[in-house]
Amino acid sequence: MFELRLLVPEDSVEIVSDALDALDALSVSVEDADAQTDAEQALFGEPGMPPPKEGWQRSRVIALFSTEALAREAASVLSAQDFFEGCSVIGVVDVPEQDWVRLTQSQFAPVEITPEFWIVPTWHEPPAQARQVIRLDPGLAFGTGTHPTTRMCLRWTASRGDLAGQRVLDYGCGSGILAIGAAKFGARDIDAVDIDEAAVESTRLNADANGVRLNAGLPDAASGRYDVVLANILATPLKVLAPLLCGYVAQGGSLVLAGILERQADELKQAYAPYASLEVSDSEDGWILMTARL
Ligand SMILES: C[S@@+](CC[C@H](N)C(=O)[O-])C[C@H]1O[C@@H](n2cnc3c(N)ncnc32)[C@H](O)[C@@H]1O
Repeated sequence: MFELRLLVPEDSVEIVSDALDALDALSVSVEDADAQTDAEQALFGEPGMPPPKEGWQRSRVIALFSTEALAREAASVLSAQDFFEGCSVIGVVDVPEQDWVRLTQSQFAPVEITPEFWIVPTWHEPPAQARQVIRLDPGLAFGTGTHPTTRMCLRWTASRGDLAGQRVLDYGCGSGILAIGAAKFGARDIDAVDIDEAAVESTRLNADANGVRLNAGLPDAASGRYDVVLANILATPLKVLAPLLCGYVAQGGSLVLAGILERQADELKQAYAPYASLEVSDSEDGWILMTARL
């Protein structure tokens, strides 16, 4: 395989990518040409907020071809086009054959939540000391246990120790990892909801793979009151959702919120003050876990 690498200004990225598709590139990827430099630009915004910018000032566009001749031909065809003005060819690079499946798998090792509670991909054996295990492979939905926000929620569940018979809501379930974690600690009536259909499907599949029974669905599948409500989303939607989430918590039940940065603690406390008294109960890598008893 050979990569054709191009440097492309923001306005030309779409037309150049489309032209590479038409020239039979096997894949086309776009990266920030200024990544890891002072000129790097963040393009993501929190849910409900627009991204600060639609595209990077300069992108590295990388197209994969099966032969060097095809890659070089694509470079010369593109270079002759008017729309290529302002763009440049960085070069054609030989890509060594790799076992991509093995390479990807090697990046996902078992994740320790506590010494006895682990998240383990299916291509690994659980560690000998593991007493509770969630089997989970990386997929389309967020939640493999590698992010501090997920780990803190699972640590909270493990610290509870026994959720026997408790009703639990995982709001913003992603892969379903928190709902499955609750089931492993005894919860029995579990709803897992998300605005993303792919996350709902992923939750169902992961629950089945773990032998866990739960109800996965869109947010209106949540109903009634729960002993525990877990929501790992982000500060902005969590603030908007304050009355809804608190309304789901039974009297004496627990609310567990993640996806919050340390500097956002006060704004979350204020947003939840009419309904619950939030406290910071864990932190990792600049992220905090906020919890309340209602
Ligand atoms: C950070 S992921 C958390 C996934 C998983 N619960 C975990 O802890 O790893 C946040 C999830 O919340 C979902 N989400 C975002 N806004 C939401 C909303 N307003 N209502 C329900 N789900 C939402 C996203 O689709 C995403 O799957």
